[in-house]
Amino acid sequence: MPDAVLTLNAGSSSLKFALHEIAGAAEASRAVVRGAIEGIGTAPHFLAHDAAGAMLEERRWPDGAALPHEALLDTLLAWVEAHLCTERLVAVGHRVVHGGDLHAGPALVTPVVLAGLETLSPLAPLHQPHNLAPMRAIAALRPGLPQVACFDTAFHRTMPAVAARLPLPRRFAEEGVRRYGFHGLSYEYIAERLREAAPDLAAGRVVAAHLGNGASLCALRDGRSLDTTMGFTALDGLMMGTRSGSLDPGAVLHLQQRHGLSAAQVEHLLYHESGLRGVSGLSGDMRDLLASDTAAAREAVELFVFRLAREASALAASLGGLDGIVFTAGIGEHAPAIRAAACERLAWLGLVLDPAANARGEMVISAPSSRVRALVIPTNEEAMIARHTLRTLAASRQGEPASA
Ligand SMILES: Nc1ncnc2c1ncn2[C@@H]1O[C@H](COP(=O)(O)OP(=O)(O)O)[C@@H](O)[C@H]1O
Ligand SMILES: CC(=O)OP(=O)(O)O
Ligand SMILES: [Mg+2]
Repeated sequence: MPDAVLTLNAGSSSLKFALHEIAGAAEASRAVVRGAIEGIGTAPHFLAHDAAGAMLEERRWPDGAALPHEALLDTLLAWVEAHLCTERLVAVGHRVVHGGDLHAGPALVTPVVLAGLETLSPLAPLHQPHNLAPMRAIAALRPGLPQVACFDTAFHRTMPAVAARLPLPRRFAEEGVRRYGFHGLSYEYIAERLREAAPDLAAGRVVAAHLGNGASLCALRDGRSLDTTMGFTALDGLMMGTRSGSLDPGAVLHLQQRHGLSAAQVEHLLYHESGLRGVSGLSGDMRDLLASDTAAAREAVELFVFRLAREASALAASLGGLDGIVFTAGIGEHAPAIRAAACERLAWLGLVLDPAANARGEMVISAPSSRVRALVIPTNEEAMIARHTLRTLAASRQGEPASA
């Protein structure tokens, strides 16, 4: 049985994993099992498939909205241990949302690296603790097994200084208070797929829209990040399932001063109770809102689309124009109504949708006459994690740092 790499990707509403068998060449691997526990915080649902698409596991937790990430992680790791011949694992690769100024590329997990990443948990409270918990669990179960941390922030290291700076007094920038950007593994994967599918477009000015429970946009020029909507934390930019996105900082001061909210209460409000959930008063899951006919649900969807088009237009300005837009992640891949409404608001940039192609979920959803092309490309953060993990492992065996 070939050697394999396990990848773990803890998002804000999901725990995704894949088993990649190593396929000859140093970094090449193919996913033989993919699975996820999705709907964490609403209706957890565990699904796993083999490479041929056959279902290996399905489990639901009725009334599981309050089940914490940690309990679901234990379930996931127990399933992996029981079903995936883990004795052939050569490494485990983890998505880690925040690398801060500490990491510009993937890193072997050591106690020192782990301690550094823990200091960043307050900057990514919905993710970082869930990214680090499996490292500790696996280190206890399999102490000799190499683990590699792959960062969401690393891909955005190509942003020019002007895009990374926050307009605060300089001393804060010196201590790392700057824009980092997230969803980098997803954007790296999208840039690569785009290079294969449409090389002329990949060389141009492209906005990639990662619309999941967490949502952001990235301005890509020749496959490199020039700007992105998330910043110092994954709270910035687009409104999301439960996160506010960009907000007038004066509103935050008002919440503290007029409503007497503590820092912890403001944090909870902005990360857990805002965004689609807050505006709809119903749910942070776009599926629930699209299925609802309440005025508040419709308003939440309208605001999401309004802000999406506004942020995409801002990134078009960062790029000096727009040649294409790529939709990806949960909403981007599966919600044609949101794509259509966003494209309609971007018509002024020369984007003309092909409604039938959009409804069918084809890769190219813009009309042949459209000046700006629109595409749907399913993301695969796990594939990037597997690649970075194997590269980092090979470099560590040769005693070299892995290049990102
Ligand atoms: N068919 C669909 N229609 C609309 N939204 C969907 C659909 N499928 C998934 N989603 C949205 O995608 C989100 C999950 O996206 P995903 O990228 O997996 O999330 P995460 O941010 O946890 O990685 C869900 O919260 C849901 O809002
Ligand atoms: C950074 C972030 O928001 O990630 P996710 O969309 O996976 O929650
Ligand atoms: Mg995600």
